[in-house]
Amino acid sequence: MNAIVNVTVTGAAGQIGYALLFRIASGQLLGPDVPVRLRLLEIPQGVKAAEGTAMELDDCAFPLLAGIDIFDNPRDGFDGANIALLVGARPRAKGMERSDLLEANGGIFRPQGEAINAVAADDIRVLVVGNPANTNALIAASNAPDVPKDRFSAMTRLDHNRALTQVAKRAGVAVDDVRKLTIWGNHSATQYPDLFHAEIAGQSSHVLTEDSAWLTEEFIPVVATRGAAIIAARGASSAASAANAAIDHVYDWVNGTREGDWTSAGIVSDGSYGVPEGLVSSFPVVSRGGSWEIVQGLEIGEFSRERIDASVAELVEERLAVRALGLI
Ligand SMILES: NC(=O)C1=CN([C@@H]2O[C@H](COP(=O)(O)OP(=O)(O)OC[C@H]3O[C@@H](n4cnc5c(N)ncnc54)[C@H](O)[C@@H]3O)[C@@H](O)[C@H]2O)C=CC1
Ligand SMILES: O=C([O-])CC(=O)C(=O)O
Repeated sequence: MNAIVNVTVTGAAGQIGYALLFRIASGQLLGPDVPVRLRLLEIPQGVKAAEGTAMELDDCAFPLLAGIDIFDNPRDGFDGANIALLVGARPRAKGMERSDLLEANGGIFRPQGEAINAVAADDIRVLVVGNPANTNALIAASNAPDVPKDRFSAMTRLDHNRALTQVAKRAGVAVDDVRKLTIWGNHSATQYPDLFHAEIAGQSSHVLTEDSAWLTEEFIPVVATRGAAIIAARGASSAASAANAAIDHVYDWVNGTREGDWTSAGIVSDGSYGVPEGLVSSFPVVSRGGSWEIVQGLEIGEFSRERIDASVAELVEERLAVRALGLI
């Protein structure tokens, strides 16, 4: 049996938390032979509901679940954490953009970054889900100076998965036949889902990229505004699909992405593709040996360049805003 991995989940009593915890405990986050100990972090008002979820987790008798502890402060919650899923934050309501949450949520990620810096395990890997995810990841990373920057990531896997399905439906192929698609930039309405390097059942995607009406009026806006469409339909923001994307993200990070493909993740930019160093932006990435690497050498045409630049400009604005708030 492998060593037990400590997984801290913040916002454990929330919607995403409820969809996520059972999948982690059943082995889907790290693999079927990796035991996990859950550390649930909530605000004091959320602790009772988290206790209820913990009772249900117990009642599943998951063989891989080595224990559950519940905390209401980050110093205890992140103590010894190997993996941290930062989900706990306010979701947006109808009519809001995710950046409208910056003031309400940004303040959560500074003390959490500080606590991760102080008490997490040396191999800590952090995925930020709470919105606005990219800039919250920037805040957490900036407040954890002793943790290598490449251990922080923001979730754009949900956007990536949404794009896979839109392409598969349009092309009439299975989702698994769509490869090398990229989400660039911010997890916001400015994100750019890029099909120019995608492969569909081993073929180039030019049939789709040449259909400019579908590309610009349907595919890109449908993917980029899917979160709002779900809020409009469900009356609450996506939860099970978000939890699923978090599972996919961490599983690939730890176990490696499949050969001949890549995925998308928000990571701290090293300046690749003209994205200013230090911003947390979504890139095409592979994971090797437990680290994300940006896929290099892709040709970026004018159509893509404009859209990447627009989303990155929004990230620059968000960075300025959190600087002004004193969060970084
Ligand atoms: N990156 C992505 O693709 C997605 C991100 N999200 C974001 O995920 C976040 C959570 O969404 P839901 O679970 O639907 O919200 P929710 O409101 O159902 O749950 C949030 C939970 O976080 C807890 N919480 C608040 N502050 C906390 C803190 N400082 N420490 C620990 N826990 C804290 C709350 O008590 C609550 O239980 C939202 O910001 C939402 O916008 C949602 C879907 C996709
Ligand atoms: O749209 C929202 O506010 C929730 C979210 O991030 C998503 O579903 O992508």
